[in-house]
Amino acid sequence: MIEVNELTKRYGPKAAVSDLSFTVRPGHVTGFLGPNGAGKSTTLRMMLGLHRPTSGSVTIDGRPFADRPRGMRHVGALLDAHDVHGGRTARAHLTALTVSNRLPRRRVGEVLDEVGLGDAGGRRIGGFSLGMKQRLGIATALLGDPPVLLFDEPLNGLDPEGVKWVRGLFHRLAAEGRTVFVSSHLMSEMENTADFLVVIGRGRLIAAESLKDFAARGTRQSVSVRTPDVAVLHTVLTDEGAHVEPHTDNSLTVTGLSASRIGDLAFQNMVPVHELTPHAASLEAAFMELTADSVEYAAGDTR
Ligand SMILES: Nc1ncnc2c1ncn2[C@@H]1O[C@H](COP(=O)(O)OP(=O)(O)OP(=O)(O)O)[C@@H](O)[C@H]1O
Repeated sequence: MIEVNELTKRYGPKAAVSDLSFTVRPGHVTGFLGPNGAGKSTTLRMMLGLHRPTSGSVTIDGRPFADRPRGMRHVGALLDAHDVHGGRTARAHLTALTVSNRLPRRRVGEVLDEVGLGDAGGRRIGGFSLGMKQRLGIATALLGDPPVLLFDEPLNGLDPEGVKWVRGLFHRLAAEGRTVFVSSHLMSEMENTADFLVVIGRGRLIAAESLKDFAARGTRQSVSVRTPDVAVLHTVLTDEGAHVEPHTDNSLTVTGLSASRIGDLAFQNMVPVHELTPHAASLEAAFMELTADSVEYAAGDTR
C-alpha cells in the first residue's frame, strides 16, 4: 500500500505538486493520470525518495522507501526506459543489479523470459527499440520480485501486441496481491489497464476512485433524438430544463434528461420520434472535462 499525505513539491515559486493525498491499495492496477506537466513523474520520484518533498510525506507499506535497506525487493520501478547504459547487454545490465542488490542470479533469466527478451539478453541495449527498452525496464522492476511496482508511462513506444502483453502482466501482478501503480497522460491507455484511477492536474488531486465512478461523475450523459418535429420537441425539452443542441439532419443532442423521460415527453406532446439513442458515459470525455482547466500547454494557448 502506498500512502501519499499532503505532499507538496515546489521548484522556486512553481508548485509541481500541491497538497496531494491519496492511497494506492494492493491487489489492483491503479492508473496515475494527468495531462503533461501535471506532476506525475515528480510524485513518483518522491515515492522513491529521489526527490525530497517540500512538505508532506509518502510511505510504502508504512515506511518511507528510503528507510528500506533492500529496496529492489520491496519496490520495483520503471521511471525512464532510456536511463540505461547502451553499451551493456541486457543480461549484463540485469546481472550488475542482482550483484549490487544481493538478489539471486537466476532472476536474470527469469525476468528476461517473463518480458519476452529471452533471445535478446546477449544484445547491446543501445540497439534496442523503445518497446524493447520498455520491456527491459519492466524486467528491471520485476528483478527483486517486489510487492509494490511503480511504472512511469510504461506503454509508451509499445506496439498493440506489446500493450496487450503489458496489460495482461499488470493484471496478473495485481491478482498476485501486489500494488501496481502506473502513470499515463492518456486515458485511452488506462481504460483497459487500470481498475482504479488517481487523476491529477497542475499538481492537484482531481479524482481518486474506480474507473466506473470516474466515468459516471465526469460525463454528462447525452441522448441523440431524431424527429420530424424538431422545433416542437426542442421547446418541450428546453422547458423541462434540458440542454438541447439541434443539428441540420432533424436530430437533437440532449443532455440533462434520460432517454426514457425524453420518450415520455415526446409521446405526451404527440411528437413522433424516429430515433432515441443514449450515449454511454465515456472515460475519455470525463478525463477531458475534469482536466480541461489544468492542461499546462493547450493549442492556441498564448500564456
Ligand atoms: N527540476 C525541475 N525544476 C523546475 N521545474 C520542474 C522540475 N521538474 C519538474 N518541473 C515542473 O513541474 C511540473 C510537473 O512536472 P512532471 O514532470 O512531474 O509532470 P508529469 O505529469 O510527469 O508530465 P509528463 O506527462 O509531461 O511527463 C511541470 O510544470 C514541470 O515543468
